[in-house]
Amino acid sequence: MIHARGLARSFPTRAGRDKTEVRAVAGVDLDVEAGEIVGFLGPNGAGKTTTLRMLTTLLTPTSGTATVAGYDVASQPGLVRQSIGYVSQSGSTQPEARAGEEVVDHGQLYGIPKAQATARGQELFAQLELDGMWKRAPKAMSGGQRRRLDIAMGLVHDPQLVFLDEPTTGLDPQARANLWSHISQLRNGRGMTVFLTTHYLDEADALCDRVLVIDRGTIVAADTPDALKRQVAGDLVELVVGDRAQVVPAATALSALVPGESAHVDGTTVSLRVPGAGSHLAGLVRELDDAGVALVSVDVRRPTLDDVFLTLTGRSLREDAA
Ligand SMILES: Nc1ncnc2c1ncn2[C@@H]1O[C@H](COP(=O)(O)OP(=O)(O)OP(=O)(O)O)[C@@H](O)[C@H]1O
Repeated sequence: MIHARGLARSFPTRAGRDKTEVRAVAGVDLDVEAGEIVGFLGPNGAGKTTTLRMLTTLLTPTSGTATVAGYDVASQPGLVRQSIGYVSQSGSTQPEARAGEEVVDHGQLYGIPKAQATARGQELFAQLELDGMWKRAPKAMSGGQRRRLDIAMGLVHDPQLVFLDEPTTGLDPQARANLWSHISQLRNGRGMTVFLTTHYLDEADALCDRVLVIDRGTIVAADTPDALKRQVAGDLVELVVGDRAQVVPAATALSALVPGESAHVDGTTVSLRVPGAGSHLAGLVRELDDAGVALVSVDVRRPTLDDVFLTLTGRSLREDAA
């Protein structure tokens, strides 16, 4: 559904008197198959929006190629636009207009007759839980309702592929979870392909079949959230022992699980990242018991996408996450 090779975009800038260039996107390869929900994850300024704007034909690539819904973004931009929905970060509703009119107008922009756009808009309002909002002004709607109205506008021409730029930014946790279920429903119920940008780790984890991680204009990982977490970080095993004399044997036993690694000790807590920790746990507890080490607690924490990002880039995404 989306195939990009070496997609890049630079912007001319000025640093004092000198003209220079910002490489916003530095050569991206990506593939999205029909029916997938793919999350494009990265920190502020990583190149997410620039990539999205190239894929939606709003921005011309400096180099590289991309086909979207079977059409080339450079030579067939009109056909790409007809085949996709695009919901921008800022939304496209007019505060003073009526919600239903906005959707119908948008449909007519795509050449859909008014009666058909109205029927399609009403169907989308029902699906997106906007019943009773047809005559409401967007400025009198909640943030979550406005975001769902933006999505209805993006879908009025019935595209098979929709691009959502940071769909839940600024929403409260309940409205975000509600929007996630609507986005899942677009795929589950209608077989749509969804490509969304986010800097929320929990969003990528909960909603996306696959995650592409972008950092400084380059894709640094692409896989399912589970596979990313399995490959990169390992589970965090944390043992708390009864007294300090037992720290050394506990640390020795834990370290033995990962060749070349040493457990971290903090007071009576001993911890280490252990790939596939579940399969080692029973043996570890038995060994410590045999050695007379009394465990106060054993905790195994699955890695988060933030651990993945940290391992890949040396920096944390957590400050950005909700
Ligand atoms: N029109 C422009 N002129 C100059 N630089 C730009 C322009 N658009 C984007 N950039 C720069 O390109 C880089 C990537 O920006 P982009 O908006 O694609 O990032 P992003 O990952 O979408 O960030 P955010 O999460 O903050 O929206 C940034 O350094 C940005 O400042």
